[in-house]
Amino acid sequence: MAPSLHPLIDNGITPGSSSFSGGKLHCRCASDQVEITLNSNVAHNHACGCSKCWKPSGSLFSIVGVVPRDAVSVTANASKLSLVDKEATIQRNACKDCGVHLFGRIEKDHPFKGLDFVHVELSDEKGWQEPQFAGFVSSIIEQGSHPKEMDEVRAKFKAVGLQTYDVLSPVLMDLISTFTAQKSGIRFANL
Ligand SMILES: N[C@@H](CCC(=O)N[C@@H](CSCO)C(=O)NCC(=O)O)C(=O)O
Ligand SMILES: [Zn+2]
Ligand SMILES: [Zn+2]
Repeated sequence: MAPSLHPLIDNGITPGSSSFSGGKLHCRCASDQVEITLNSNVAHNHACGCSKCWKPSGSLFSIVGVVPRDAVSVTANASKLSLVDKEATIQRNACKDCGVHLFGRIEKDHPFKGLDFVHVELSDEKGWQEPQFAGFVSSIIEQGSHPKEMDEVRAKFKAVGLQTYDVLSPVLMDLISTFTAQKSGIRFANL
């Protein structure tokens, strides 16, 4: 059987709602779940093939989007959270018991500082922004996917209407490069 990209992708994408304004995420513990309340929908939601983002078991990709960090609060069982890798740019807070990542925060100087990375499949609510693209696609090879399977993987994304990139989408890459240019002293008029 062909491997699953992700349950939110495999059978086609369900569009989100532009009027949806947030909800709760829960970890996958049977009891005493960590609960995160988001007062915002996500943006730039995407499939990510990198090795660091949390994926459901059996899936090749994560689905991850961003929300302003001010819109994120831990509303139950915060004591179960622990940092996966304190050296990483994105400080991913995972449940110590079930391993699910609840939110990833950037504390260092970075173009995405101020945004937290979250997985909307941890919510029971409907209306979250649907995935917009697939990023870090070639990175799945680093985790054992065969290089010869990549055409099939990219074709599957295409079949559900998603563009694939091996880093991030052009919009996000332009934001990163604009930040880097400004740090080096370049000033743009009319941004
Ligand atoms: N090939 C590497 C890529 C890892 C990577 O750079 N991941 C990105 C995307 S995460 C969500 O879009 C990133 O920004 N990482 C920063 C971090 O994880 O702290 C791999 O697969 O590991
Ligand atoms: Zn848990
Ligand atoms: Zn990732």
